Amino acid sequence: MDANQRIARISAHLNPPNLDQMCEGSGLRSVGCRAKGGSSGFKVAILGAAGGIGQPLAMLMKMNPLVSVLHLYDVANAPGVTADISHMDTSAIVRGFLGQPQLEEALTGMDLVIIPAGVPRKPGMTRDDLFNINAGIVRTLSEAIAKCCPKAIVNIISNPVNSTVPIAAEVFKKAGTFDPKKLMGVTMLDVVRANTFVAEVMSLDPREVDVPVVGGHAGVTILPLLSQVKPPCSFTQKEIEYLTDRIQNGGTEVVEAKAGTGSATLSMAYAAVKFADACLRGLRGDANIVECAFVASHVTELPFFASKVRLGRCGIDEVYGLGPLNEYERMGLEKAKKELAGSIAKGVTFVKK
Ligand SMILES: NC(=O)C1=CN([C@@H]2O[C@H](COP(=O)(O)OP(=O)(O)OC[C@H]3O[C@@H](n4cnc5c(N)ncnc54)[C@H](O)[C@@H]3O)[C@@H](O)[C@H]2O)C=CC1
Ligand SMILES: O=C([O-])CC(=O)C(=O)O
Repeated sequence: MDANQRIARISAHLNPPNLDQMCEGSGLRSVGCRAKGGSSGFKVAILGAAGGIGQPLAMLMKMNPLVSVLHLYDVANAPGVTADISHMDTSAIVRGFLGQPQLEEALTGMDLVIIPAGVPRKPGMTRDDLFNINAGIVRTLSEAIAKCCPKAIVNIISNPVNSTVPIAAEVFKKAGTFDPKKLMGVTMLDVVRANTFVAEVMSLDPREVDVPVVGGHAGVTILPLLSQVKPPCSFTQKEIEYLTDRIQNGGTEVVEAKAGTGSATLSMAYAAVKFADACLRGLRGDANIVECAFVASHVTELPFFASKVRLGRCGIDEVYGLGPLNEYERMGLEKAKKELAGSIAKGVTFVKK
């Protein structure tokens, strides 16, 4: 092969048709696809990849050796983010997809789909205030998943998670593709925060702390089980109240500090990658991968609930019960269930109506 042929071969890889289309009129040269690479691994799509969470999430997934192909989809700015990320010298092949016409191509063949698409909170808003915009976004994306990669594992980050997960489930049920083992609401940030705050109080290394956080992902539905912390810790009642309040309001703490410019993005990307990596290790067949997530559940009378789950080759292999709760946690559980019931029903009704 002479030099001209080699350059022609590389150019062909750099200009897949979808990138040409998405760069049309943008003034951007089509870039974003490596000529080679793609070690054996998993195919991952991020929907909402150009957003505050999506960008660092895309960067961290590009660094994950379990990922062979990374599809970055957004309704805006996907070409720029794709061009940028694709220059990282890690093995995953990166492709970008812009706008609804390219959604199906973005999803076809994916093993894992991560969804951080949708609007974030501003100070004074609850996560439920995002429902009107984000419910429709998650419904549309879920319809495309049901059509193009019905067997993929789906990680939903878009808020309100307590409603968006039931929305995705209803869409999949309608399409006849619902598999409760494959749909997970990402509550990992609650665990990450809980580990950090407990470590601060107990003067421990946060990497050694493991706090189960169950229930859901909004206010009182976020229920840290401080009686089950590893390593075993003995807290005063004052510490329990401080920690529970800080963990439940960690998102609001960031929203207020960002003062109208958004909510947690960097810690969320970190948490999303931690969870996605656990899903991929499960898919690979690693043993004993246990994380908390908001999933279809029989742990309580509610159809969805966050608790520890064991991840395996088919998604969720086992949903664990709550274990022994103390009186404070039992009271918290009742409050959490009351609010969760309404949020779940709101999501289900949105799709059924
Ligand atoms: N589960 C959790 O623990 C957390 C969830 N979140 C939620 O994640 C979501 C995203 O937050 P940010 O990244 O900060 O917001 P952002 O506004 O920075 O980014 C959202 C991205 O979604 C894209 N988007 C909008 N409609 C879309 C559609 N139909 N299809 C594909 N992409 C679409 C936008 O173009 C944008 O790039 C919010 O709903 C936020 O509340 C945020 C932090 C933690
Ligand atoms: O608080 C928000 O709106 C974003 C979020 O879910 C979190 O940071 O936990």
